[in-house]
Amino acid sequence: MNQELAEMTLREDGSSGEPLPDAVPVPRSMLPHLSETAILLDIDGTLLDLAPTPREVWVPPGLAETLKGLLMRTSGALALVSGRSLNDIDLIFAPEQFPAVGGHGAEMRLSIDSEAVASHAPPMDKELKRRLAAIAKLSPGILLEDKGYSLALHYRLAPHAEKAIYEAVSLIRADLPNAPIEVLPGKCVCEIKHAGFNKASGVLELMKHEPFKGRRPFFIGDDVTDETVFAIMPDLNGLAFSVGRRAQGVAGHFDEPRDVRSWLAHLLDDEQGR
Ligand SMILES: O=P(O)(O)OC[C@H]1O[C@H](O[C@H]2O[C@H](CO)[C@@H](O)[C@H](O)[C@H]2O)[C@H](O)[C@@H](O)[C@@H]1O
Repeated sequence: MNQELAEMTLREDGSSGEPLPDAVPVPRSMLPHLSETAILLDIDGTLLDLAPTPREVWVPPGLAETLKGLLMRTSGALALVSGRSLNDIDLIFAPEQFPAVGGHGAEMRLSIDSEAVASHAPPMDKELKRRLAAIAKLSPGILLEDKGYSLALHYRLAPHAEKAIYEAVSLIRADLPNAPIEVLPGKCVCEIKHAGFNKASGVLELMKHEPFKGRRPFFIGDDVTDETVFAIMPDLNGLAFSVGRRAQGVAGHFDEPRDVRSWLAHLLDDEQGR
């Protein structure tokens, strides 16, 4: 077990009687550390249950309030870290807004009342985008998500098309070997984005600024794209937790997004009960 994590009490603090996932610090043991902690949370598959399409995700009652409460208790050091654009994140959580790293590190907002302070995302070349977008015509059910600086081809409704999508993307890349792009495999999605940033670069940037600066990050994520953040946690003296599977390099894992939500609610309850 991670030595740092071992310093926190593991499993069962007994306050609610609910079992907690293995190897996740019990909320009460984090209380003394909240003023030194930055809570960083992935969205899809971590905070929210996966849905058939990106538009169908649903924020369960109480979650936005929990996040707002923890944002307050950490003096603003809570941020969403997502592949979604900031606009999309705001639509999902409307009317609430949260500090966030969006678009896999392309965009960042440090506080709820500030504008995005960094955009490392040049718009994707139009011709390239047109060619990538045409891949959606390979099969009914492939959904195109255009984030401006990246393009996602979703095949959750057309799982048989996965191989054809990746092959078509490879052909386009072979045609353009010098294009500064990378392919991100996500959950039933193939995303093509500019190669100059990722979630880890976004988090490193975020952690340079107040109120995040100098705090110990506590990151929860579920996807392949979150692995870049898992990997930098030791450099930031942070802790990473995965969802659904025990990813490499994490200190523990949650089984499902609802366990993450209940853990966060628990953390806030305990803090308020102090
Ligand atoms: O970094 P995240 O916050 O986890 O965002 C990753 C991608 O999430 C969205 O797609 C995924 O969630 C959809 C809704 O559950 C699901 O239908 C899809 O299959 C998943 O890939 C979002 O649409 C992407 O832009 C994000 O990159």
